[in-house]
Amino acid sequence: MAFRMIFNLRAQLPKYARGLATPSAKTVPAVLHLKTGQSFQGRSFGAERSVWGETVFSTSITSYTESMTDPSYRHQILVFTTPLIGNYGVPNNDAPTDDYDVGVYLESKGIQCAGVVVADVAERYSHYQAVESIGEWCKRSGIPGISDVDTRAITTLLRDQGTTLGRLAIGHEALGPAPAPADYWDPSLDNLVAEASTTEPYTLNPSGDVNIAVLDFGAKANILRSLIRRGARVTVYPWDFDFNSVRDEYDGLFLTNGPGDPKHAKAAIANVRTTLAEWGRPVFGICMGHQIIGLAAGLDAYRMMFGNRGHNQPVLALADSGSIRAGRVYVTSQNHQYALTLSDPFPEGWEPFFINCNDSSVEGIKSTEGSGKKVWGVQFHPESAGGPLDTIEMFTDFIQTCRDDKALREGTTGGVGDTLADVGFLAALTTMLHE
Ligand SMILES: NC(=O)CC[C@H](N)C(=O)O
Repeated sequence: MAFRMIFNLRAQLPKYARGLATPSAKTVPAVLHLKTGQSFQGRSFGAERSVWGETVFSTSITSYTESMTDPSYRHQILVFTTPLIGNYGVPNNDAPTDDYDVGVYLESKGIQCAGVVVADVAERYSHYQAVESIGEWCKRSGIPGISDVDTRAITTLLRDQGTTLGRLAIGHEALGPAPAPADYWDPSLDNLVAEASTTEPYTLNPSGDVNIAVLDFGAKANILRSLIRRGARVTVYPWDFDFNSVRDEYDGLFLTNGPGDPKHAKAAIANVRTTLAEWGRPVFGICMGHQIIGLAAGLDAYRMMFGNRGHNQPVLALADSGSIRAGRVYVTSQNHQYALTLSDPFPEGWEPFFINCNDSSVEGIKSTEGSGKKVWGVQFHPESAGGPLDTIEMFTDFIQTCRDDKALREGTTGGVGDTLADVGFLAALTTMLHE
């Protein structure tokens, strides 16, 4: 039998520190097993159910609610490096009506990650919008959580050996042996985009003055909100919908984030390749959307060792475009495991747009001035939620380009729309910081 290392944080702590994470009345055992042979013993705080998943870490300090509802975390066991999680609870995310409800505050209607790993879970919470604790939320959502584990040790392992398949074993299973390596389920072998995407098209903000089509690979709600806030009418299509059959009804195309390996989304890559070759209107993609644009443009993509997840990733702009200035560093929100390959030369008509300041991975691509196209893709999340708003104006740039482009086609003047009224002082602040 393979040698396994078992870590028990509570037993390792000096006696006086063991009361820091107050045990609940009923302590259910939990263990995080990694396929590489390490096991971390702790206690359960969510649903009493065991799950498989890719074990990944996020360095975000706040916004556990937004991260946990981000569909790009599907089938991932999410380790928070921030030691105390849950102290501001969870808000009521339900909209007053059911009409295309994408959630009021969070990134989708419910928890998307497979499980959660934290050092210390706050059982008591305090926030004026909170209606339940993270433990209660996980329980009623069927999502397991483990606390009282050394997340520093887990993160160090994941950083050194890369994203690792895991089993979060809860209750009775936690008392038994670890799974055999061959038993671990690898979600990256499946097309997760098909699982996360809408199955039926739907329209939001029907009275908007620019008509934007969205290909949904597992959209974060704040992407849709960010388009709508700028005055767009937004029609969301399933990931494999052939946009080319309706493209001339639209002023722009948006490609969303989404879970898993972009190369599985073959139908989307083929459709977008046709769009890029034959259609001259603006296209903007974020994260998975950016990867699909890159693959359609002829770039390759690879699986990173541990990816980038957190709200503090610095990227350097390599080109001027709209609100973005070459030579400036923007702090960004990220959640990805795959990246486009930096090829030299870039495919004809394309250029690198951003590069990651930590690991030099490709953070953005754009069509060149000379290509006659208006296409942008960014690996990071300008819509944040959570994270900094450094690049939020890229949405304004995109919508305004769609509006100007439409006006040019129709022979009218573009206008500025009544776009930023409700983005308010944060947009003004972002603009000011960029001046
Ligand atoms: N947030 C995303 O869209 C992630 C894209 C892709 N699933 C990756 O992990 O790289």
